[in-house]
Amino acid sequence: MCPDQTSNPKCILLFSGKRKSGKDFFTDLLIERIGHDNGVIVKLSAPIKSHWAQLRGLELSKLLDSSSYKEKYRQDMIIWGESMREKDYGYFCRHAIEMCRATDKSVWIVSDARRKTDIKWFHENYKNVKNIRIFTSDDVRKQRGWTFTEGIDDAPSECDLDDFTSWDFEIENNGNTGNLEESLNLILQLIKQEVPVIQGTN
Ligand SMILES: Nc1ncnc2c1ncn2[C@@H]1O[C@H](COP(=O)(O)OP(=O)(O)OP(=O)(O)O)[C@@H](O)[C@H]1O
Repeated sequence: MCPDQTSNPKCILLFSGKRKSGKDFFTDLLIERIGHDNGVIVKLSAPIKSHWAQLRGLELSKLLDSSSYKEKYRQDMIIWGESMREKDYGYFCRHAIEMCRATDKSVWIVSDARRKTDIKWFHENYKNVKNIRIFTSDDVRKQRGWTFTEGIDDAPSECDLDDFTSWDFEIENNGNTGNLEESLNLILQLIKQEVPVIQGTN
């Protein structure tokens, strides 16, 4: 498809990382720097969570934030999501874009790419797509509340990108604020090259 990219989006950042690596944490910092007028966070898990919230009468906002609420339902959501992806790997990508009205914004920050096919879909359909991986040690993830859970941590939704190597950026998020700030600045520089209107932000 690759639409004319004088229109939105001008730049897409696809973030991935293991559970509790800090994807939400980092992308929340990034959107604050870019400004909500310029960018939007696209959550590929949003359509799954929205479906689940409706089906089970759950609170969507609590499923979407970084609280532990979502952990109770993660496995069921993974299984349902899996069956949908098998039929159409772009299904959640398209729905997530629609849900947050992303076409109004220049910079799309996809905070939860989990599959090679997520990455494939964005590259097939848009230009200026960057693949970004957040790396965090298991010890630090444990400190953030992660415990290895069968059916989740050994499932494709968590492991499919383990052997993917085509990262444009690799971010270490082991709690060193200096490293994180440096990564934020590098990514902001990249965005500013593509979207000059963001020049003024820092
Ligand atoms: N650099 C950091 N400094 C302090 N706290 C952090 C840092 N990175 C992440 N955290 C905290 O660790 C927890 C997990 O981070 P976050 O929710 O962003 O991970 P995630 O990769 O989005 O996880 P999941 O895949 O489970 O949704 C959150 O409470 C977050 O605030």
